Amino acid sequence: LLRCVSSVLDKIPGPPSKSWLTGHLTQFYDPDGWAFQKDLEENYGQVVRLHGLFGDRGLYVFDPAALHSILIKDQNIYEEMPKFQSLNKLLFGPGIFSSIGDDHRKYRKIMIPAFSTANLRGMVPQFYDVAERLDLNAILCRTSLELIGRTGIGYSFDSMLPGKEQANPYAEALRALFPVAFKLSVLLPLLPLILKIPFPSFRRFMINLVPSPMLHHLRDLVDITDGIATQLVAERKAAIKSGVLDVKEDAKDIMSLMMKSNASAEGSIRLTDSELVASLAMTIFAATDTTASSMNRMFHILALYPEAQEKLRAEILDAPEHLHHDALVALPYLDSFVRELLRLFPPTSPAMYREAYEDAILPLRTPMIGVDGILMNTITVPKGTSIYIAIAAANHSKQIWGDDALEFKPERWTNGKAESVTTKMCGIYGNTMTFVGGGRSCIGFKFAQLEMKAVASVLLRAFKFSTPDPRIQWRMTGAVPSPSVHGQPGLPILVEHLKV
Ligand code: HEM
Repeated sequence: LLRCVSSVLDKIPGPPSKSWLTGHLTQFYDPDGWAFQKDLEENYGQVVRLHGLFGDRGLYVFDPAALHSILIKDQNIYEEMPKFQSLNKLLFGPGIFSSIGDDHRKYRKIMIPAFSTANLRGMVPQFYDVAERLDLNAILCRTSLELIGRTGIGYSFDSMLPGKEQANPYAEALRALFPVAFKLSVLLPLLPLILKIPFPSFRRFMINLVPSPMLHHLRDLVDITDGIATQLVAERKAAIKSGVLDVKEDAKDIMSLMMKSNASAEGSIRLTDSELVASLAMTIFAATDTTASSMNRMFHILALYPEAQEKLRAEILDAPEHLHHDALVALPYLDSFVRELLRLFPPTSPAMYREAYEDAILPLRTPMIGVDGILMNTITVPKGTSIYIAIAAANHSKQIWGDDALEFKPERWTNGKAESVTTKMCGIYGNTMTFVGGGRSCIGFKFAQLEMKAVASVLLRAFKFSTPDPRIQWRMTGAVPSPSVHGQPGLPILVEHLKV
């Protein structure tokens, strides 16, 4: 209780809190809260004090040394927040999003081999096939879904076929999970307790008794996603058992590849069926909206920067059609373009969350003056402090990227390195924090780039993109930014067929 009244973190500069009850959360999660994000990026130090529920203090961090400590050096201290672990466990089951420590490492060990370069090579033809069936008037989100459906679980959502434009129930339910769960966010702090109820059937009984239509809606969504994922895993297992699928020879999609690495894992780390189901749902969830957002952004930026578009098209037309994996990823301007896009417009929520599980000392690369006027070289972080890993703020920092940090300049990249960079960051991708770094970094980051590059290489050959509707607004309506016009999802740009 005392922490809600005063805290050692009060000496860290940050914006004044407007409400003791909700702190900065309403501004932080405002779908149009870009001005607030900009204020955090530009007007305080590289660590900013924020207020959460009931006066709780948290730290919004983009100082390079502090990020290195949180994500790499002391990653065992800064783990996923217990309330999000519980939420993810209730929504998906036991898996990579709902575990920490050794359990979490176990899931990564089974999942990571599926994303090796050798396996990605085999997925490229599927990427081209889907991109070629793309109806340009349709929303690019469906492309992402179909790509992860085919290469992720060997399943076609058929979202590209004429007459199948209506949403797939699995995909729709997955997409609705978090927006609905966040409407119940007052319950979040109670989730670790709810999970302690030992019998799932008793938990279900209790949930049925609560007179909340929103909670019941969430229960039904979880039933849909869990039911379909369970069925997919069961079918795949049956195919392997009956010999229809030889997982050693034929495994090409991520689900089969995960089953393959699971089959050869030692007993203690082998995943159970419910863990496989959860891993599958979590992978699809992690892969769909993020890449849909980045591809929408890609076409918006192509339309806004005609010179970059021409340069990219020239490079693509110069190369043979349907490049194999290694040649596609090596196209230099396409690589620079994708890097710059993912740097300046990270398709993620404004921050990734951690909590300090012990008292800790956070080092600072740039010392800060506290509100008491005293210079700080380090920050004392009490156990229980919420940490916001400020991805976009790190990617936009002039101290890290130079004075032109806020400009879209693919030319700043050569051979995967940005010339203007003055500070080495701990992110796994080209000095950006887009996929974070350390033991919880994105395992699909190469898959995501490959998807963007394959789609760009197919579409830029055939079409010209221009005249973006000036009313297009990027909003944080879900977990990631997405384009809309007057509140309706959409990316109206002019698409012309090229006669090549
Ligand atoms: C541009 C697209 C993407 C972006 C920006 C992105 C970003 C991220 C970030 C920031 C995290 C770290 C979460 C945290 O620290 O709490 C993460 C984790 C993860 N991502 Fe991605 N991601 C993308 C695409 C994908 C794809 C395509 C897949 C799979 C096919 C994927 C699978 C995962 C998984 C499984 C994790 C959890 C890793 C762990 O907890 O150890 N992501 N992603």
